Amino acid sequence: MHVDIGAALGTVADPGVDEDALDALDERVAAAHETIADGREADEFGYAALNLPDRTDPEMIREAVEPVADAEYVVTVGIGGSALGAKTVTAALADDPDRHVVLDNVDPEHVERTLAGLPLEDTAISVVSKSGTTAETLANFLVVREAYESRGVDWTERTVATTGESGPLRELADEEDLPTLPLPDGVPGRFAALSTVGLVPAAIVDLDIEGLLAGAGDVADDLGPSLYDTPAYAYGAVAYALEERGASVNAVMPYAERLEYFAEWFAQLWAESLGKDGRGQTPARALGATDQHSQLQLYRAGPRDKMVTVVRPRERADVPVPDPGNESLSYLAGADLGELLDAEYDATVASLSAAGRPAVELELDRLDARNLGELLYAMEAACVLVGELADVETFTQPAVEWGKRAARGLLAGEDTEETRTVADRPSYRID
Ligand SMILES: O=P(O)(O)OC[C@H]1O[C@](O)(CO)[C@@H](O)[C@@H]1O
Repeated sequence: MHVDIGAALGTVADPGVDEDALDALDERVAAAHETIADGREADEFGYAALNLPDRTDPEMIREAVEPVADAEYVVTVGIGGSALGAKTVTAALADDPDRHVVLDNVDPEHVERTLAGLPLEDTAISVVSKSGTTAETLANFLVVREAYESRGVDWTERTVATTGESGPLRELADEEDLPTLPLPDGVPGRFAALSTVGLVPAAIVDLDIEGLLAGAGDVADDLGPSLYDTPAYAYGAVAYALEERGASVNAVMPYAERLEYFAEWFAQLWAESLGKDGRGQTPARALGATDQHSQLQLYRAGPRDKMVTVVRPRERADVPVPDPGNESLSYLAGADLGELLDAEYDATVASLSAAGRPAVELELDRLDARNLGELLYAMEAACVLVGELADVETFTQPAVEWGKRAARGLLAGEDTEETRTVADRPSYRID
């Protein structure tokens, strides 16, 4: 993975980072890297995520999914870190990304329609929950099981569970003696894509999970004390410095449909890790070139509160544009869609610079398992670095618990501080 910070420098962007400031920041990067390296060495909670390329055993995952490896489809029942990493990998790498369906919400109509559209006898179930207690995941799993039963399909033979040593999901898995994969120790869900949590569907549809881990391992081996030699840290340090200078929004804009889920995955990683103590960039998902025609006006001419992270694979499929046979379209003659998309990418970065808006470029040689592994790992390392520089608790997410307690309390009809607050919440209806 290559990082280009040229369009974020203070000489061309506002907010921007001057090279003097980068030099000064590099000293703090060295100190942060030491903390990160020590945390990895000790396999400390959170930092352990950066050891996954060495820790994750692809053979163990392949053995566990062997009973369902002939499935045409796989449905992941999980949410947040227990779904986004898995979907990012299959969306980026699978010949047919639609073979992997994710139920990561409890919208009844959507769940019903999704299950109705699947040949369940030919669909494996990957149910994933780190806590084993997440209401949406457990409710969906109960609904999915019933859908299989009502169609006379044995779900126990088609299910692989990934969860902890205790909790309702573990109990359900043990009751039915389901093949159950362990969680990596000390790894928060959003940092677990390169583990059992993210790789079961990829193994079921037979993707190169070994290559993915190898690519991530290369980046892990190259983490060093300077942003000038470590692309992952260069990205993190510049994002941090831009946030310090007012870029409170980070618009992530991959120029590849196959990376659309990457932007979703990044959004959880960045928001849930760094949104603390009144700070943290708001990740905005965008897609290139599509959102040039919806969001770019704002990115170029709206408030100077954003940075744009553009991502592209250098190699693309070859789809020639037929001869337009029309003078006004002569610029398309001999072009192919990949060239047009790359021209759009280059033009967008230049247009942001021309308007003095900061952008950082992430480039992959091509979109294959190794390069995707590099990208995912680099973003995780960048996130951990920002957490160190911003001095926030990167690996926890305490603010999400209140809502969970409230929702459970409402369903259980409990009278708690949360359910009372829900009942008394402000309302000013305009009908
Ligand atoms: O894997 P679990 O425990 O079901 O949690 C799912 C997701 O929910 C969260 O806990 C947030 O509510 C995320 O951190 C996590 O990735």
